[in-house]
Amino acid sequence: MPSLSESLIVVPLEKKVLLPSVVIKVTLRGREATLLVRKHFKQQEYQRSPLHLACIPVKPLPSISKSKNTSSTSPSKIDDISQPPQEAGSALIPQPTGTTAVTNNKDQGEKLVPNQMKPLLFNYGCTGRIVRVQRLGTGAYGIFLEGLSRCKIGSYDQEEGSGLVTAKVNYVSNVTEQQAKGDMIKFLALAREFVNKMRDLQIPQSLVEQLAGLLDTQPVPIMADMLVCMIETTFEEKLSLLATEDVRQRLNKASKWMTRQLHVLKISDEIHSAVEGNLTKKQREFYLKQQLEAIRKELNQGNGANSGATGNVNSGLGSATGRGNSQDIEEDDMAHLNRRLAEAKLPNEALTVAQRELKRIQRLQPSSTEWAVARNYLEVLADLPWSKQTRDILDIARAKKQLDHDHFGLAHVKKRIVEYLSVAKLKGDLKAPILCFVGPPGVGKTSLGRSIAMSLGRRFHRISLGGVRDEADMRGHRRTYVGAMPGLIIQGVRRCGVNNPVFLLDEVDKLVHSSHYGDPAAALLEVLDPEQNNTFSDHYLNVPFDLSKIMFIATANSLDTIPAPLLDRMEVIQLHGYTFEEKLHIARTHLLPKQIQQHGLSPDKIRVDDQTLLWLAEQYTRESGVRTLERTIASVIRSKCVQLANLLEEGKEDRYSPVIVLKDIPDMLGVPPFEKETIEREPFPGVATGLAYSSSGNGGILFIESSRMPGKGDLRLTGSLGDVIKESAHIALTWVKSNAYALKIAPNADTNIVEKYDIHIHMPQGSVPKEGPSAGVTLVTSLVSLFTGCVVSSTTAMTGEISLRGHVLPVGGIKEKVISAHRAGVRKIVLPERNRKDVDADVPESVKSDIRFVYAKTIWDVLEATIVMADKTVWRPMESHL
Ligand SMILES: Nc1ncnc2c1ncn2[C@@H]1O[C@H](COP(=O)(O)OP(=O)(O)OP(=O)(O)O)[C@@H](O)[C@H]1O
Repeated sequence: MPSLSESLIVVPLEKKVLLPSVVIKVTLRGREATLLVRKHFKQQEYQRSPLHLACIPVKPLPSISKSKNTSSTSPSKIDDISQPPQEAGSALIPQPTGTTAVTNNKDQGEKLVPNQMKPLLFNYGCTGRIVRVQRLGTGAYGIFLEGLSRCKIGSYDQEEGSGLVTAKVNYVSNVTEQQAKGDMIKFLALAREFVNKMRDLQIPQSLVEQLAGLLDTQPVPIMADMLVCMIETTFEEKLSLLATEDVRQRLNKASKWMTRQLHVLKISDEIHSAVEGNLTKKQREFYLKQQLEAIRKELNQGNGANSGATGNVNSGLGSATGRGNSQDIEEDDMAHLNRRLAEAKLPNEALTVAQRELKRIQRLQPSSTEWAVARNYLEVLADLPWSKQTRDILDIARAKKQLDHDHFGLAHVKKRIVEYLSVAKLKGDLKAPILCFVGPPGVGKTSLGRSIAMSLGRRFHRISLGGVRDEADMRGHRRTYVGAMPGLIIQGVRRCGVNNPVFLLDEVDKLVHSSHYGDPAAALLEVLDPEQNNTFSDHYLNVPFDLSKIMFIATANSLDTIPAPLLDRMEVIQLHGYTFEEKLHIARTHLLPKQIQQHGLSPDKIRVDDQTLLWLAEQYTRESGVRTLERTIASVIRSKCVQLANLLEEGKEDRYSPVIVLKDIPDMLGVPPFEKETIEREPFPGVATGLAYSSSGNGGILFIESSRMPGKGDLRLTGSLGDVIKESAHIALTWVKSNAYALKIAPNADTNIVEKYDIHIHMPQGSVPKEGPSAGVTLVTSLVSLFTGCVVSSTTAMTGEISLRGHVLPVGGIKEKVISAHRAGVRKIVLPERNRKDVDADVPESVKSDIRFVYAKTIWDVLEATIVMADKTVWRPMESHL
């Protein structure tokens, strides 16, 4: 226990920052100041308004010094410090109650009254800022100070009411004069020699490294102060250094004592150990350990703040055991990281970077941001599966079984996957084109990816690209950014823990192409190119990572928004919407058993016939996929669950019937939301039914209504139409005007049929944007129907682009359009002749057998097939119009 004469006292500079009910007790612990804040004190209040204090060494006072040196009751542990001040021994207590500051020593019976204080205090001190307040025990807090500046005490004041003593100080600047430059260089050389000497002693290597690092970064006068604190000097020498305002003189003094210290070090090993055990080194360790503790807390590795803090503070007060433990923990941690890096079998380039970072991290302060950044980076390097992979199961029969088990139908997709696996089996690796499943929502694209991974025995990871707008999302941020992390790809690999998972790049068509943040699709180009992706560079990682073993599968709803270079790297596999029959099968074999299981029922508790399932699909869903159907089935099962639960409660379980029949459905789900509107609709002149294909991959039907009114031949278009569809409308009107005579609308070839009329074309569902040229034939049919007064059957639909000369050009999305028309109750479909092959190849037989297809080469063929003529006359176009 050091004597009072060697102690520091702390005097608040500004009384206003002291909270009224707070008593600050200065406990004398060598040359440190530990403040205990008793009573109710909120830690946050200190954090909000940092308390500035002056730490002022007390001048030697022989009588008290003597008494304290002999005191046997002096506490040495933090728990002891929380004892009342009287028991703690010498202390300066600013009392909030109005009593004056008192240093009370029970043993000696001596009391220091305020006017005795001034002679006790040294003229110079050090202002400190509270950097951390830590709870130490019941009602006690330890406050950790960071030295700010050397200061000279001007005068002391004592507050009347509270009795608190405050001091006015003048800050002593560290400004270096030109003449001091030479002394600084000399001192620096001496300091380096001293630090090198420390390496030979049993001082922790990390501490010496840190000190060496500080030599390069901290101003020389500050280093002089710091080193003098670490070497053996008398208290008087330290006071004299504190009181030396001139930088040159200070450096000279410091140099003198350091030379003396070096000399002493050289003399004997015993002195080495004396240096090793000196008190100031402990201070330094104490500080370092506080930082380590903070990091440990952040990493959630500590056992709690209290226990850790106590250990650290103890070590700061001289407990060798505490110091050893903390040091061990830090070393263990780094050793653990080192071992993980070694086990990760990094390739040469990454290994060099890791070694460099490891060296760097040892020189950094654990509390610094740089340390945390370097540490995170090393963690990522150690976590990445540079050489870890799963063994592929290339068993074709097993894969087939798995795919059939998971999905109904989709024969062409399964065939392609089996081909892919067969090639991989023969060739020995899976470097093959990237598959891209394209189709409407809910047709099983994502779940196919999962089945492929399962059949291969690989891990599966899904990356959702919808809305990704920043290249950095894909490639990561450079480490210089705050909160930088790797991109989605590297994060995925890290999460999988192996370097050969199946990666599903979901919704690749929903990537946002923004030039402002860089194009994320550009990063995908590298990822998906088998020639380049073995050296994929993530900005965060900054060393190449081999992605070539990963199997990439992409999914998209539409090909329109996928950039051409990206599309070029992928093999597109189209998945089409399901017919009602296909939905029935999927529901029967997959969705129903899955939902029964998910609701915790046994299979015998639900029995649904095919007719009911088909009714569910037809009346309650209007989608290409099966998601809504699955939800509908889940609703039905929930109703049965309620029934069963009620009966169980009443003890009448035997009255439960697992059978669900058609007539139960409206009670369970309400009235069907959809009906086959086309069949019910009355045909009307000017109205024709077209077929649409949305960008989400869904097909649908689309009505086109035309009307005429008195005017000057203007054409009005409404219903959220895009430019292309508007142009189609103009082409359609032009064609009808120019063929009015042939169409028997005009009495002779020169008549302008819209001379006294305006035409308005509207496509209902005005809020849904419509675009594309495929409504051309429907627009013409609608206009011809309007002018002739002949109607188009409500069960007839059509699609096709028209040219100005009346030719019908092919369009896309035939399967979806036909299936959705079938779903809507259409019985006759007019299609471009050149789309005949699509119907033959893609449209299921069950649909084909229900619908009459008419293939048109020209618009005349379309009109013949669609317009119901009152007088049954067949139009005969003039030769010149073909
Ligand atoms: N042919 C099928 N056989 C069995 N289940 C299917 C089939 N098609 C789809 N499903 C089921 O439908 C649900 C939705 O499928 P999934 O999530 O794969 O759709 P998706 O095509 O990826 O849709 P999105 O484009 O919206 O992501 C899943 O539960 C899936 O198992």
